[in-house]
Amino acid sequence: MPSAKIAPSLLSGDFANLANECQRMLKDGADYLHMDVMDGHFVPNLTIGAPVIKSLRKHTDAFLDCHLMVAEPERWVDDFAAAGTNLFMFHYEATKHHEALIERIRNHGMKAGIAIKPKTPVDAILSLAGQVDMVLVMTVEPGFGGQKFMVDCLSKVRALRQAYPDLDIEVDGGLDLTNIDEAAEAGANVIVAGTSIFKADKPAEVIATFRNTINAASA
Ligand SMILES: O=C(CO)[C@@H](O)[C@H](O)COP(=O)(O)O
Ligand SMILES: [Fe+2]
Repeated sequence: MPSAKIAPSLLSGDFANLANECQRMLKDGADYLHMDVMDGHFVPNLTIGAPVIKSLRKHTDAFLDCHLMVAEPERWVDDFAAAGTNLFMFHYEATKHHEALIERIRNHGMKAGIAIKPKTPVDAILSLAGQVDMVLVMTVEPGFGGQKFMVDCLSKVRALRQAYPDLDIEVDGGLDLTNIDEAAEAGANVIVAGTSIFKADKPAEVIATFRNTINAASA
């Protein structure tokens, strides 16, 4: 499987100090910055939109992994592309026009990703997964940080890894040092974590352990 990429979720950071929080995570070894975009409709929470990504882009060249938990993701492709998004990750459940959206995202110069919620079966995206740059298997119900990891979701990671040995497969929600082994064994290689990184005394050590665990599993 592809090498490990660790993506701290800035949802657990200090939003009033976002650029510094991003710099701190990069210094601690982050590969990507995971930005959770929530609209209060697709999920029962509100966070940030394209204007914040645009402002942040002036402070960093880092890879911005934007997780759009929004209804009608099509509405936001132009704005997120113009803001400097690297990866536009939309939810399977939020649209009926998956292939058209993937093409539109790519035409705007971004990488495309598709995410599924815990109750969505993997069969829904098994063929679409071959058309995107990354899939995201949620391991909590989207909407909030700090929730409990749902181990059952890893069967979907296993099925995707078996079908796509070279695909970037991301997991998001409740990842920490107690479950990273299982996630690695299932075949996940892109790890999103908010609470377990930001609340750690030494975030760099948590990021390094995540990376080593994933890379050891793929060796
Ligand atoms: O997308 C989401 C939540 O909807 C996540 O990215 C969380 O923000 C991850 O936070 P932890 O579960 O690691 O605290
Ligand atoms: Fe997320």
